[in-house]
Amino acid sequence: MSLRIEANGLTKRYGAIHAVDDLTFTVEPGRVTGFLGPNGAGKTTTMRMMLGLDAPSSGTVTVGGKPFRDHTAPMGTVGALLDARAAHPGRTAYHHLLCLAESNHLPARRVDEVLELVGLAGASRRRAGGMSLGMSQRLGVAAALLGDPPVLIFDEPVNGLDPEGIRWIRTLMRGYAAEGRTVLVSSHLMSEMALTADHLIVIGRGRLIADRPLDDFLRDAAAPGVLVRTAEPERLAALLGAASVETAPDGALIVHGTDAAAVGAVAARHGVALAELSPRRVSLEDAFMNLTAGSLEFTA
Ligand SMILES: Nc1ncnc2c1ncn2[C@@H]1O[C@H](COP(=O)(O)OP(=O)(O)OP(=O)(O)O)[C@@H](O)[C@H]1O
Repeated sequence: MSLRIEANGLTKRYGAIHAVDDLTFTVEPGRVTGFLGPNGAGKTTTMRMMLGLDAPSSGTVTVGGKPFRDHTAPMGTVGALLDARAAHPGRTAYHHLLCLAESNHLPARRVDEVLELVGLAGASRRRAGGMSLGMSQRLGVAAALLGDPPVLIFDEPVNGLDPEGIRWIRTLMRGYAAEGRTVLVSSHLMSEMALTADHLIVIGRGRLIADRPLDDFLRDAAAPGVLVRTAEPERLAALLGAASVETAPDGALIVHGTDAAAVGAVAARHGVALAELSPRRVSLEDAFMNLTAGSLEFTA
């Protein structure tokens, strides 16, 4: 079973604040979709509406063609990790999951299975309140997986995880997507999404900014260009002819529309000594900053 998530004109207002503003997008099965935006962009609010925890002011969001709350087996439909500290602090990991399983008519053996899956089998008697944030995240993931759902929704799951934990959750999400499940994961870090997602939905101030494959972002971010330093910048610029050249504040030349080898060849042919010649890339984080500039809730 594969289910898509569809938002249509989805809007949530809190007084004068448009937390989510007319979002229309589809989250497809079989891939990891990154939900990216700066703090306060509206990611959590959107996810809460997907799960029926908040009601839209207008518009709709459906899972498999109907509102989430109309599904008769919620945990068997969507596995969600919104708040890692959601477990009752006095309950052991095992009992937290057992309560969830029983109230959702899921077999008790699933509890042992998911504890094993998330690497908490040895900590099943630990109380949720005494867990590190990393362990709480794993317990949250275990709860999300209990019903073996075709859709996973994770809000900032790498928060509090150490590098090994981050790699673990990344592998888990990619594995579930490869099985044909729908995986939506939010983050405010482009660098994290670049390692995890196949597709990105980017929002800022509640509005849709971009909805495209990760590869498209990578290609644009790679913005081919060459950085050159020489004692004779004007002469080299003139020799480069048609290629567009800008001068950086520190005097370096940024040459577009060509590559380092071609610039080096021109310089060598005309005896221009180069102090530096390097391909120039815009970091993914810079590309994301450029994309969301103007939509930041807080600017320095
Ligand atoms: N219950 C609420 N009452 C009033 N305003 C709210 C409420 N929930 C969210 N907001 C506002 O809605 C906007 C979006 O918040 P939201 O938490 O969805 O963003 P986010 O992208 O998840 O950000 P973060 O990464 O910081 O969690 C923010 O301006 C926030 O202050």
